[in-house]
Amino acid sequence: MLHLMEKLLDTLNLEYTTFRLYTIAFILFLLSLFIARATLKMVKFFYEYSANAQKLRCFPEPPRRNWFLGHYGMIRNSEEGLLMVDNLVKSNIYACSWWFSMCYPIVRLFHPSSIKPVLHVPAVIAPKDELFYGFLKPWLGDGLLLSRGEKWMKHRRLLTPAFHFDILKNYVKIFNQSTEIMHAKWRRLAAEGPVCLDMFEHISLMTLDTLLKCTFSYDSNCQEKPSDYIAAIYELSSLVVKREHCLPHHIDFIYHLSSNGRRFRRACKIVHEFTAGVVQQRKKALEEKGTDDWIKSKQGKTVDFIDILLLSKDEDGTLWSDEDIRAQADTFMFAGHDTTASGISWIFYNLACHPEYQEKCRKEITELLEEKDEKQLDWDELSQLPFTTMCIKESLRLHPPVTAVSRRCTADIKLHDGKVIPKGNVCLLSIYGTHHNPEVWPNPQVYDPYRFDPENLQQRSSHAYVPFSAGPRNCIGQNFAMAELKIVVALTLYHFSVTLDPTKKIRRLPELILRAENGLWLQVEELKP
Ligand code: HEM
Repeated sequence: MLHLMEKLLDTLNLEYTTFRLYTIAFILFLLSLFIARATLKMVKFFYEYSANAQKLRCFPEPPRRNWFLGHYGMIRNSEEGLLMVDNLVKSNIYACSWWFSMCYPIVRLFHPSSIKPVLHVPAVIAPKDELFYGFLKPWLGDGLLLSRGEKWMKHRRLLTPAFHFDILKNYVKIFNQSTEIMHAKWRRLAAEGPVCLDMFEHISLMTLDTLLKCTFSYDSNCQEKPSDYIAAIYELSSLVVKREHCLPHHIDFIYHLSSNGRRFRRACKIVHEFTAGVVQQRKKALEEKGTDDWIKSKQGKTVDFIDILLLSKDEDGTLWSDEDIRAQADTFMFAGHDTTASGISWIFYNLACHPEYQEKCRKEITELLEEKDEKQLDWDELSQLPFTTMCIKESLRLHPPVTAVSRRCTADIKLHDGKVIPKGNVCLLSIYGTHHNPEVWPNPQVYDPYRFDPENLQQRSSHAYVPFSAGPRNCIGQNFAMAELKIVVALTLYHFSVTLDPTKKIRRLPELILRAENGLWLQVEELKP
């Protein structure tokens, strides 16, 4: 080799150092060409997406299998990301997959024709995107949110009765109680006058308290004192988001070796041991008493989700395995606490921005509660709050707690304009984008509860408003959530007023659910009778 190089240098009549200089210059030249090409591609990409998004609709071919359909993922998790979605929606582009979108500029360098945006992707019955949902798997196992196929179908069928109105009615007392505990805390904090509170902090503790009671009949007193279980749930939620943002951690092997991976495993262990413990105790009691006596012993008490799962059987008489019950209970805790907390927090924010609507809700609630000795709401009264319900629905439109869901298409999906999303593609369906489509929602950024006036409902497609997703894989807990939202909002507005704190700027933060950067701070003041 050395001999060959000497020969070459002789032929070219070059010194060894000069040759090295030439080589370095040549490599630098190649590198600068590569960087120039990359920069041009990046500039083109941003140009297309900001100024020229309209043109993107004209790409003729469908995307290749497993490539993504849009690419706002890079900055999706920020206020700017949401503003960009607004722009995409104006151009009728509101579907994309998320994971590859993070490395979009790099991929596009090598596969310039592989990525195409697609319009109006319909929701499909399909397994969910394995990548992101996979991060939740070690925590939630094969619970309803993550299971698929036959198993999902069977479990959904078995679980549907657990969310029937007759069962949900029993939880109304718990919703009232948990809200009162939060109010007692607020009263202490606001004893000296209006106080600024982070809504997410207080309300998510309250929704966790409620869910622990409805799922396990467990009174953790977590609104008043710290709990290991609650701390573990918080830690798991935040670690899943951190993992999504750190590409190397998408690889299981690397993640397991990292300190966050170890923290995730530790928190999972705490949560799983808690749930497994409750399931074991309950099963033992059921075996000892026998089913009939067990049901009798429950009379007068609230039947919780664990009871319902233990008592339910499939047509073939099979019972749930311990592992399945654990997975479902953990799934309810995950799917039901942050979502509801986000929904309630943003409702208070919107009502703080619009004191006139807040006052109108308060009037409606006061008329309902005035006559009652116990200032609590019953199930039947929830339908007697039409204006408050309109305000809640409008807030779920403007600030949907779940901003997007993703699906892997199990069949080719033909779009209305003839384009086809091939089977196998992962689509990210932007609920936020759908709720901000100006063709359906004029002035989409404006909070206007009258959009949900029954008179205006007929004009819209049923899929224009999907805070709980749509189709067979929609939210099984939506009636539970709506009842909780109404009770917490009604009781809070009856006892307190909420106003904006001019010193705190609110910026939206779409993570697993729609949060606010640095918290959602509002001034709370007790209303004296
Ligand atoms: C305001 C509150 C809530 C909102 C906005 C909400 C929204 C959603 C959405 C958008 C989905 C679809 C997720 C996906 O496909 O990736 C979903 C699924 C689900 N939700 Fe909710 N949810 C709320 C409250 C609840 C509550 C309180 C529970 C349980 C107590 C619950 C349990 C579930 C479950 C188990 C699924 C999975 C259903 C399936 O795949 O069959 N949710 N929710």
